[in-house]
Amino acid sequence: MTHIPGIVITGASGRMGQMLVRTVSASDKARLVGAVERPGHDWIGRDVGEAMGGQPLGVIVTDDPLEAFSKAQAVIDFTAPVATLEFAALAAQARCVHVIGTTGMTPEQIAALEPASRHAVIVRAGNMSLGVNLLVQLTKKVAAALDEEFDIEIIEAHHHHKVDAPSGTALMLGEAAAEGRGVILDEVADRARDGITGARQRGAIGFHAIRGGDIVGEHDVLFAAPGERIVLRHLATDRAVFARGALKAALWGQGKAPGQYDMVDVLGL
Ligand SMILES: NC(=O)C1=CN([C@@H]2O[C@H](COP(=O)(O)OP(=O)(O)OC[C@H]3O[C@@H](n4cnc5c(N)ncnc54)[C@H](O)[C@@H]3O)[C@@H](O)[C@H]2O)C=CC1
Ligand SMILES: O=C(O)C1=N[C@H](C(=O)O)C[C@H](O)C1
Repeated sequence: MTHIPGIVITGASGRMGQMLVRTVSASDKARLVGAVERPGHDWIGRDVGEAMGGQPLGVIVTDDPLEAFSKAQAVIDFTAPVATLEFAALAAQARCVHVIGTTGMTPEQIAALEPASRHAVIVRAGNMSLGVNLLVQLTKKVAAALDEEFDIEIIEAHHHHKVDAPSGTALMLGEAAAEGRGVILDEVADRARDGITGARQRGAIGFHAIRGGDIVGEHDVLFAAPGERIVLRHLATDRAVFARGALKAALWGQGKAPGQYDMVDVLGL
């Protein structure tokens, strides 16, 4: 019996799924024990390493998540909101740590994670990189130090396949700016400007989403006042930063009390 946690990757054929398969199988702190894809996917029944175009890894891609989770200690899940809700219930049933990187979840979908978190550890973050989680802390501090003379705008850029906007990271940064300023993000967010919008509302937090090419993920937090501007910026150039953070979260969650956590907890920021 080994004490090295076994990890299942859901959405194994995806951009993040493949990066996670590589990251977990290369780690000496974790074992890759499962790979899940949606029913009907042409990777089902194939070795995940071979399906990725490399050497066999001894893990067959399955469309039966519960069967895979029952052999594991953690599930790393970067898929889609509806799938993530299904996986949360199953990961709780199997008492696996559930690391959720999926973005684009509605407030109702996020609230629906609560029952699962009574039985298992959930670590969820719109961005698992160390750099972005530091940027979140910096954004909160800068927003707390400045008054509404400084207009806050969050600008994000991603690859052309991305389906949700604003990005999960942009929303984390918006929440941090609102918290620093002592306001409620939903009351001040300005998420769509087009046409004769009128002048900018004082105190608004604006969001802008660029989609193009193969951009991995870029985020600016702009504080603009008459005569000066501050720009806080994070550029991700390699998805490995998200996968390393997710693996860290899966290991951190072992033995923790059931509940919902984020990367600030994992990284101790
Ligand atoms: N939190 C973070 O640090 C990061 C979060 N993300 C988020 O992760 C998610 C995935 O991103 P990508 O990998 O770029 O997308 P992708 O589209 O390349 O991969 C998603 C995968 O999930 C699979 N999938 C969907 N429904 C499923 C189901 N019911 N069962 C099993 N597999 C299912 C799809 O077949 C696909 O292979 C997005 O929400 C994205 O925003 C992406 C990068 C970093
Ligand atoms: O979809 C992506 O690719 C990314 N999604 C996350 C987000 O929505 O912020 C994190 C990262 O920026 C890449």
